[in-house]
Amino acid sequence: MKIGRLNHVGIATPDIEATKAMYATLYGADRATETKDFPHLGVRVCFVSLENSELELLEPLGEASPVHKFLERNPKGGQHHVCFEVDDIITARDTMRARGATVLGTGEPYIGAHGVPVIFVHPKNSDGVLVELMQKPDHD
Ligand SMILES: CC[C@@H](C(=O)O)C(=O)SCCNC(=O)CCNC(=O)[C@H](O)C(C)(C)COP(=O)(O)OP(=O)(O)OC[C@H]1O[C@@H](n2cnc3c(N)ncnc32)[C@H](O)[C@@H]1OP(=O)(O)O
Ligand SMILES: [Co+2]
Repeated sequence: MKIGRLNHVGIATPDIEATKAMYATLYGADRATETKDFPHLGVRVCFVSLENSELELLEPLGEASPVHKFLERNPKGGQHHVCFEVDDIITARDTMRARGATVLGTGEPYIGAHGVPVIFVHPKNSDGVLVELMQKPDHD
C-alpha cells in the first residue's frame, strides 16, 4: 500500500466564515464551497479550492466534536490533519495495522465529506501529524 495524491489539508478554526474570507482576501483563494454541517462527524466544513488540492476548513459542531478539543488547546485554530488518497480503504486500513499503526475509532471506514470512505491514523505514528486516508474519489 502506497499513499497517492494529497487530497486536502484540514484546518481547524473557531470561525469558518472568517477563515474563508481570510484565504480569499489575503491569498486570493476565492473559490470556496458553501459551508455545510456534518452532524454525524461533529463538524461544519467548507472547502477552499487550490490548483492542485483543497483546504478543508473545520469548525466544531458541539463539545463532542474531535475539533472541539483541538481548539481548546489551540484557540485560534491551526493545521489539524492531512488527507492522502488510497486505492482501497480496507486494504489501507489492514496494511496500516500490519505496519504497527493505530487506526482511530473502531477502524471501520466511514463516509467523509467527499462521499467516499475514510479512516484516521493516530498522530503518534506520523511524527505528530494526524493523517486521514481517503478512498480515491472518481476524479481521474
Ligand atoms: C469532514 C469530514 C472528514 C473529511 O471527510 O475530511 C474530516 O476530516 S473530519 C476531521 C475531524 N475528525 C477527526 O479528527 C477524527 C479523528 N480524530 C480523533 O479520533 C481524535 O481527535 C484524536 C486525533 C484521537 C485526538 O483525540 P482527542 O481526544 O481529541 O485528543 P487527546 O487529547 O486524547 O490527544 C491525544 C494526543 O494526540 C494529539 N493530537 C490531538 N489532535 C491532534 C491533531 N489534530 N494533530 C496532531 N496531534 C493531535 C494530542 O496533542 C495528544 O498528544 P500528546 O499530548 O502528546 O499525547
Ligand atoms: Co479531512
